[in-house]
Amino acid sequence: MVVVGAAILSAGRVLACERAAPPETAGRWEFPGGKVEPGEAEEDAVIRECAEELGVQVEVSARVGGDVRMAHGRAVLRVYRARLVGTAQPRALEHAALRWLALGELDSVPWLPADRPIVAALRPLLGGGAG
Ligand SMILES: Nc1nc2c([nH]c(=O)n2[C@H]2C[C@H](O)[C@@H](COP(=O)(O)OP(=O)(O)OP(=O)(O)O)O2)c(=O)[nH]1
Repeated sequence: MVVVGAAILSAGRVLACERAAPPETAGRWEFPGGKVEPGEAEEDAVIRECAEELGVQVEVSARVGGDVRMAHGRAVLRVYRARLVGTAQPRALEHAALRWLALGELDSVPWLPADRPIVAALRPLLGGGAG
């Protein structure tokens, strides 16, 4: 099973999202995303999840970081770089909170463990006004 996430970059910041559920992961921070559906392209899953979770349209580009095998072993996390299309701003439709993090703020939230290597791979993309 593949879980995709979106590293949405805007003005040198990345969007981080606080999980609201389930209890085991609530309060941990992640990239918006979710499970790829059967027959669905990964990029399309990123676009769908951003619409469902944030109410925004995104344009998806390159991968950020490599495949991350998740704790339970049956799933892999793949994160894609994305940017907002249009003027709508992300809203926490399913998350407890949203935060735009600059380079120096990346460690200010408790990320899900699988996201750590992705966050490390993001560093070179932030700070230079990336978006
Ligand atoms: N969306 C997302 N999930 C992540 C990240 N890192 C990480 O370990 N996960 C885990 C948490 C969940 O166990 C799983 C994704 O499940 P999910 O609940 O977001 O997926 P979904 O939106 O398709 O949800 P559902 O339809 O099954 O309820 O992957 C991340 O950065 N983003």
